Amino acid sequence: MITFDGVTKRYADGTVAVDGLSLEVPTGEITVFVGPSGCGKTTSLRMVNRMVEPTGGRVLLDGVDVSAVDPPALRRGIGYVIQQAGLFPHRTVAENVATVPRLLGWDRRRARARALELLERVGLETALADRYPFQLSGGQQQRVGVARALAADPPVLLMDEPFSAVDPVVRASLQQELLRLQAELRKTILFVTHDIDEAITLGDRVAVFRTGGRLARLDAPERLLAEPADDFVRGFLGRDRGIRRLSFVPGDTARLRTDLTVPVTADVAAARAVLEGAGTGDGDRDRDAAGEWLVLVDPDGRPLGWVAPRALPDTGTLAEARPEPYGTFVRGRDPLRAVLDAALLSPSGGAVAVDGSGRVEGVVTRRALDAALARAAAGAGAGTAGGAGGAGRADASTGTAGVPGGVDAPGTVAAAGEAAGG
Ligand SMILES: Nc1ncnc2c1ncn2[C@@H]1O[C@H](COP(=O)(O)OP(=O)(O)OP(=O)(O)O)[C@@H](O)[C@H]1O
Repeated sequence: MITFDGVTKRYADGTVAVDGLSLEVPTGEITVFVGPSGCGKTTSLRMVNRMVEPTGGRVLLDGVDVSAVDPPALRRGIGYVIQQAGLFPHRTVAENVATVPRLLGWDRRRARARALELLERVGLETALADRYPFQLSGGQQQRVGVARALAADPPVLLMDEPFSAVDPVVRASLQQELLRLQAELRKTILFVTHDIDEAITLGDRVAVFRTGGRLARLDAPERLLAEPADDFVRGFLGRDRGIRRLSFVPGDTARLRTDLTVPVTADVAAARAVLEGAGTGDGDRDRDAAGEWLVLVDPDGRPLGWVAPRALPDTGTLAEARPEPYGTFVRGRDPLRAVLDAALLSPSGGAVAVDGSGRVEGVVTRRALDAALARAAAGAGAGTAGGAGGAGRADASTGTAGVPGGVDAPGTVAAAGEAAGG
């Protein structure tokens, strides 16, 4: 654990970069420092490995004041990754990664073996080992930077805007890669960024700094989004706060209907029966299938598209129908944000739920989605964002042990779906 205990940094010219910072960076978690330019994030991070010395307060590593530890010894236990990777340009990729092991006295062969192992770990081909940094893309260089920081297996990683110099697509993949690595390695990570989306994606906890080096808020990202605490934090979180929050609400909170899935081989008459039959019964409006779109599935149970009731062929089988494009989400994995996204991509306004192998499990209708969104919003008001089940990290493919919206299969259709799935 890293502890900031009333830490202040006043530079020689009088600039107060960090002002009375007290917080803990728990062991095995990712804590993100985020805030506007110049708010003291980098200065705070560098006080951990003594690249900057505080002018007040203490920084402790597992209870030991770092000012009492010799900097080289301190830094051996702390990996450090910076923007644009900071690789040594005249050393090969493998030599860059092996830097710390070599400093620790490992022989060349062992250090190289470790370097190759780490390259694979961060998703790079070992064929790149003998290239020089300028022969790599920006994203590859960042991966090498992460591999180098991990080389001596330090318990602590300091990451200062490590992904900010690469394009958004590469950046997103580096973020997911870091989460994957962290799930295995459980390092204590202090990560600095000025990008709130990155902070929310990566952080177990997010510390929002305000200008002048003061801590505005420290909390789990889902709680931060639900209750920003003040106007500064709210402003920093931006206008998409409500949408972002849905990344922390399990997709399973939306009720699933298994009765609206029909195999492409079925008769049109059977499809009409589905629409009519499912609407009768207990009078539950939510079960009313009349007017609902159907999802056609191939004999393997994979989605072919939506068909509106009015677009059903007059006779014959559904093979005559023209299915329209659809959006899917993976049930049990994706958050409500993905359900909303899938619905926005579908002409029906509903989302197609698939399993991990892409087979249809059912649909979330527009009405069911509306209800789930309303519940999520009510959860925010009650201060229980993420309490809707705590889907875990934004975007992460963690399971959703949350409160499920239930499965609703009132009739004939489940059988049709199963037939298709079989
Ligand atoms: N060596 C220095 N001497 C004087 N002032 C400094 C020094 N280093 C940083 N500062 C100032 O301290 C403040 C905090 O800087 P710091 O780099 O920690 O901010 P930051 O939040 O990491 O910013 P950014 O997101 O732009 O990197 C800024 O006002 C900066 O100008």
